Amino acid sequence: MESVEDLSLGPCTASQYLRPFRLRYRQNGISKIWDFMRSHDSVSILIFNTSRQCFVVVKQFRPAVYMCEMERKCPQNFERKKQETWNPLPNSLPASVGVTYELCAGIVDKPELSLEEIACREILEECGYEVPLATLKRITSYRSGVGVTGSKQTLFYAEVTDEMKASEGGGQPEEGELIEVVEIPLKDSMDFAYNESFPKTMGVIFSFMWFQTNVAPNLLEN
Ligand SMILES: Nc1nc(=O)c2ncn([C@@H]3O[C@H](COP(=O)(O)OP(=O)(O)O[C@H]4O[C@H](CO)[C@@H](O)[C@H](O)[C@H]4O)[C@@H](O)[C@H]3O)c2[nH]1
Ligand SMILES: [Mg+2]
Repeated sequence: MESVEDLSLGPCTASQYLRPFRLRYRQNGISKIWDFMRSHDSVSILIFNTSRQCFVVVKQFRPAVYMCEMERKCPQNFERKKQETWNPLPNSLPASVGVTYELCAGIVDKPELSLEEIACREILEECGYEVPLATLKRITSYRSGVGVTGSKQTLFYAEVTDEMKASEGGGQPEEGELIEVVEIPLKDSMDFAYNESFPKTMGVIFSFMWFQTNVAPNLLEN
């Protein structure tokens, strides 16, 4: 999983996933401009396996995270004069600097499906569990990337057991997804959440804390 080669950087003015725009407006009499991107809304799911008392999260290579590290270590690769065409990049950083721990998640790109249906499909595709639609619990929704995309992410909670495991998960290879399923034992989860040596999304940290307040007290009573 963690081998990334033949990197090259090219321009992207718009794509199926990102459309950049500039908005001109007047706020309280002051003229302003703001650059932003339109992208898909998304769902993410906190998965807790009650048989194993662990959270089920995913780990994957994120080009955007990798390229943040690339710019920090080798800023010359982002020089503007080179941006008009494809430019080879040195293999100077290990792929591991772009790998993050995340909740199982997916973009909302099928208008005919409900958020819950999309969430259940993502759980099966990425983590291999067959979760009944009605057992999914909506936690809340929030805006991610308010400066750049402002897209809405809706967070769900799913309890699973080993019996619900239907496949290995790992994402859809035909879409280029390469996902590692990782189990975080409940007892280690708060240390994991705050350990900065495991790069992760805010969704992981927030949802683990939500679990401590809303689910863990009920588990202890059993
Ligand atoms: N972004 C992109 N660029 C491409 O060039 C590009 N080329 C192909 N794709 C395809 O888009 C699909 C994206 O996969 P998911 O639907 O599982 O969505 P996630 O990537 O998991 O993203 C979610 O979860 C993240 C973590 O919580 C959040 O940050 C996001 O907001 C949230 O949407 C895959 O089939 C991938 O092959 C691209 N996707
Ligand atoms: Mg995903």
